Amino acid sequence: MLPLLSLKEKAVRILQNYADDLRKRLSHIKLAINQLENLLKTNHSSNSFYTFKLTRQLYFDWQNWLHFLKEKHGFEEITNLQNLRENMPTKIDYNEALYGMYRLQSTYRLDPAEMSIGLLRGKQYRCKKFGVLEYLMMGSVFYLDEKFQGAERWFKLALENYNNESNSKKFDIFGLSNEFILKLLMKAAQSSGRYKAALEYANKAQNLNQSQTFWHQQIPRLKKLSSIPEVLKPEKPNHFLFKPACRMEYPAKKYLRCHLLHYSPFLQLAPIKMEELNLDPPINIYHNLIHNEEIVLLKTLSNPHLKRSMFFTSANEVIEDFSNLRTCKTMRLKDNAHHNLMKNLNQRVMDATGLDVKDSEELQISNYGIGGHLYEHQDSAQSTNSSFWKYGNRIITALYYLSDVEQGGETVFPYLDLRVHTQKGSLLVWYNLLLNGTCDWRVTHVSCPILKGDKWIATKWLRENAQMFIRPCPLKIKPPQEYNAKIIDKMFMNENL
Ligand SMILES: O=C(O)CCC(=O)C(=O)O
Ligand SMILES: [Fe+2]
Repeated sequence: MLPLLSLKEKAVRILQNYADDLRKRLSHIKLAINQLENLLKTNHSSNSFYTFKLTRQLYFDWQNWLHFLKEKHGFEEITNLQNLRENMPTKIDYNEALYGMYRLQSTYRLDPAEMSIGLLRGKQYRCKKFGVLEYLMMGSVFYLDEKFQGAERWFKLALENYNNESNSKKFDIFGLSNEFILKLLMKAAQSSGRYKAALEYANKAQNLNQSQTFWHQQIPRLKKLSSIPEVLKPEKPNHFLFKPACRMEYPAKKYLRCHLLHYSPFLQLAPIKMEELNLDPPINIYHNLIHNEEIVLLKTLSNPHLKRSMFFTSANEVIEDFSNLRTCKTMRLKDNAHHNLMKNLNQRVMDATGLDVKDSEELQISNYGIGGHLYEHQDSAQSTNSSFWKYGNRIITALYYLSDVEQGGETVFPYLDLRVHTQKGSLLVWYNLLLNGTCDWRVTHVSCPILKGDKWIATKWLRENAQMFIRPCPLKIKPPQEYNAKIIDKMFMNENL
């Protein structure tokens, strides 16, 4: 955020210089106009002094004026502005931010009018109100995703704001007019089957611009469509589980307890506070397991190396653009990045879980910004034919929360009715595998989109082989209920209708 603000400051300074230059030029030109006008007012064509003066101005001065007008100006400022572009947000940054906003609204079903003034789920935040352009962009994302009623709501706000704008001239540079917004409204209303509303928009536009043949063609067509009984077209269904899962209210769990772990000599001195969150499969949170200084150190070590997380296709090709499935920045910290810190963090994972960190993956640091999320997934791998398997599957995930998040950002296990709020300093641990080593679908989880704040986590995945003699694999286990995608997903998807 800070680099963006300083970029904006620099751009403003350059534009101010440019505007100063233009103002100076304008005052010169006004001077020339005044001189010529004065001369015309005092018309003494018979006076030879006057004739001389006029001739001089129109010959000698005029040449200089032409020269002045042809001069290239603002060249330096334009070059400076172009140079700034290198550090400015890219198309990917912009799309990521825009889709982040879209994700927030559609996940939490925020009211567009409230969202645009920073009122998020009943809490008012200080922010700059959305303007016409933001409303239009939000509407366009809804439109592109075939959510036409949502698009119409945003376009309506855009029109209202455009009409209330005292200086709508400022939109000319973007080719924007109220007629253009009415066209978008008409298209959105028509696409959702609201033909009467579409006709109203078209009528309004025609009143603004009688000469446009476009509207003359639309009106009879829409009149015809709106004469038959209106049936709203159903919205495109949502394919993501995380959206309903993140807005669901989960019932409080019973029969869970807190413990103090003190089974080793060290833990006798400093017992770990453990809170059970789920019994089968086991999910626990261990409190105050990482100190503030360690958190600061982790952020400092990782920050310069964080990269937008990439997604791979099934053919292992990188999807270059930002991903709508995982929007956060990540990096891996090697154990030698800071020997003592890593050793201590590993030791605490071992103390909490009783498992071995031998052959575990390097610590992954992730940072989610506004709208950042991770869609539903399991951490264990289903396939058996990759180098991933050298040390066995990911038996547990141990996740240190390195920040609190004001709103959103919870880790949710939708099939277990479990929402875990980020708690700075705590370690969340869950088993990804059943005792017989097969993946446990019940621990499918999501990281909900961030509404306010930013989320930092450090994740350690422990591997199965190192636990061979610690967590023996019984010959027989009581299998959990079979995964039945149809029943379970319907449970969530229905909520989305
Ligand atoms: O951010 C979270 O809460 C979950 C992260 C996660 O599931 C992962 O990195 O695999
Ligand atoms: Fe995960």
